[in-house]
Amino acid sequence: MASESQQYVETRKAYPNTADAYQLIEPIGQGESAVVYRGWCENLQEEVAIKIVDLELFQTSLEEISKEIQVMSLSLHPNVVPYCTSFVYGHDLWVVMPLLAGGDVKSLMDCSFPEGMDEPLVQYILCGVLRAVAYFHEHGQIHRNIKAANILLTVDGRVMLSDYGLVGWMVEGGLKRSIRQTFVGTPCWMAPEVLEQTHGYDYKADIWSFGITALELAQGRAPFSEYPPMKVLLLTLQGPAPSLKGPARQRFSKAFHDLVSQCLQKEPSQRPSASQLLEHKFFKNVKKPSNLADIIAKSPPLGRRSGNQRILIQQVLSSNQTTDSEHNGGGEVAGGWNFDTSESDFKSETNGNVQKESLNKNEESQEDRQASSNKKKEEGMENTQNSRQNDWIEKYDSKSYSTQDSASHSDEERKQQHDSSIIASSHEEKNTKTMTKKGRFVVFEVDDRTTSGDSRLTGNAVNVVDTNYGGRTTPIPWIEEHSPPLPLKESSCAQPPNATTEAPAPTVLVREISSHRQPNVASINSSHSTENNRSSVSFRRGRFEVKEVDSNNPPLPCRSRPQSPSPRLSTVGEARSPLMLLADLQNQVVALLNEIDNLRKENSALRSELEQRKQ
Ligand SMILES: Nc1ncnc2c1ncn2[C@@H]1O[C@H](COP(=O)(O)OP(=O)(O)OP(=O)(O)O)[C@@H](O)[C@H]1O
Repeated sequence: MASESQQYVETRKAYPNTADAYQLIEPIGQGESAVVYRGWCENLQEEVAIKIVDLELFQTSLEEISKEIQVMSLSLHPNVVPYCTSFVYGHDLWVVMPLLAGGDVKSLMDCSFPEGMDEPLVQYILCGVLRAVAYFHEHGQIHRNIKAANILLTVDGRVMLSDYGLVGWMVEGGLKRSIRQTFVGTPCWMAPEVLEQTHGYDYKADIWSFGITALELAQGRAPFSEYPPMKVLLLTLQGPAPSLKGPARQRFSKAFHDLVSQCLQKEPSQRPSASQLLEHKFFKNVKKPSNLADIIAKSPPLGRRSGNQRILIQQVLSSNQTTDSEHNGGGEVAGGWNFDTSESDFKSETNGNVQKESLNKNEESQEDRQASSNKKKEEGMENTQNSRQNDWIEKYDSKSYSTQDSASHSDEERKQQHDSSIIASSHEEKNTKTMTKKGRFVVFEVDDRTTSGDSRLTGNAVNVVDTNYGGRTTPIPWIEEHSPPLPLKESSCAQPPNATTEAPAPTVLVREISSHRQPNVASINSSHSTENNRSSVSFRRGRFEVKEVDSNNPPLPCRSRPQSPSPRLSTVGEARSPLMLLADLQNQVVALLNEIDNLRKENSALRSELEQRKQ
């Protein structure tokens, strides 16, 4: 294994880190925060995958992105998707990776194994995933997003784990953190302790997600995936651990059932570690199925797998929201979200005419972006893409605003998905003042005087309900809008072991930029790129430009970011009703709003200092 990793290091090439060095060919994947394109690197004459995260549209925090890049650039393992380079272009982050032409296991399963895979294939895929998980854990990381959609295959069937977006560092400042207390993950795959948030969680949360992924591969879908998020939460916390149901139960060996039940123990400490699981009898005599390459070859090409049809819907709606908020001017509040129901996207998304309008807007902005991001792109390719976009739009009725893979779900399920927001809405009905929809999140503005929140807060609380039960739960996507980026240095994971506090925050300049958009190309971190600039890193983030300052320049006072507030939850072991869980969530929201306030104050202080310096 070591020699294979070595081989990866040696074969790494110098990938260019400017957008015009790449052609975007077609979208091949959609995650919660990004669209992934098949791309062409002119210099290296090589196909690549380019993950494009619209930093404004998806409200992804710079901190999260920095972590992803950091983990990707340091991860070298035959079962972990390697990283080529990354850079910021305009308000997009581009992450360049090798193209894994076998695609993700979820879309392969949807096309070729809707009722689940057979045991030898499941065994082979899980073994590759487990090796990657063991590698992450050995290096002090929790993946936190293990699921079939994040397992990729090469064209000849090698298994690779991707999506480091949620990888959490267990080692910070050189010290191993024993537990984490962040609410991230994908509901169906999330361990009870992650959902509960009372004691935090550790590596064992990945073992739970791994067990759920085993069931997903065996039966074609994750347990509880047919339910809305709140029900998934309750079933996971209060129901028995999931197991293989229906006809799939008979198809699998005792060893498989034993593996799953070991992984899905509610008490995390009773779950085996990844390296212990590799010794499990289920993984004796693992072989790559001889027909795997054939199965991959016969499945639809990446751009045409069912899951990718949802990409345009997401783009159209998000574009509509951005355009609206730009035009609304003063209507922006709380990190750029529009809470004005009269102009609500939620409303407009249920209106077919407006949706068509949004398509036009999207086409314009797409064209603008394409034209500026890649001048070499051929006209024909763009037209093909636009006409494909039209085809896709026509396949969806006006209610299909969710990013859920509609092709793989029945009408009834889609209705249930839509209902999930209604269920959530009825829970909140008394307190709700306004609601709007952002992507697949329904946002309720709640009168905090009627909640159990912090009474010192005079503003309104915000609750966010994820309408996509297959998706990651991100309670407050804009929370880190004003956070400084992580220090993007490889050395950040090699702090002296006696460092007891968080690594000092980098010196940053934050400035508000005019609405006139200048493309701002900056390498975020590309340890293997040709135009690397380590001393100074700058980002565009909404209205702000964040710049890490060269140490030779006179530094502004370095302000460490306030610690995230600990979740304030009810007593351990207490039976919690849905309303109590909602109250818990609202408490967290209040705490997070306080943090936003602090960050805002910090920002304006920094800006005025900057102004003073300029004068
Ligand atoms: N290197 C690659 N080669 C081929 N396809 C890829 C590659 N990387 C990603 N994809 C496709 O894009 C999809 C989304 O990618 P990814 O999971 O990285 O996005 P994300 O926004 O981080 O997702 P998530 O919702 O899991 O956080 C994958 O499920 C896969 O289909």
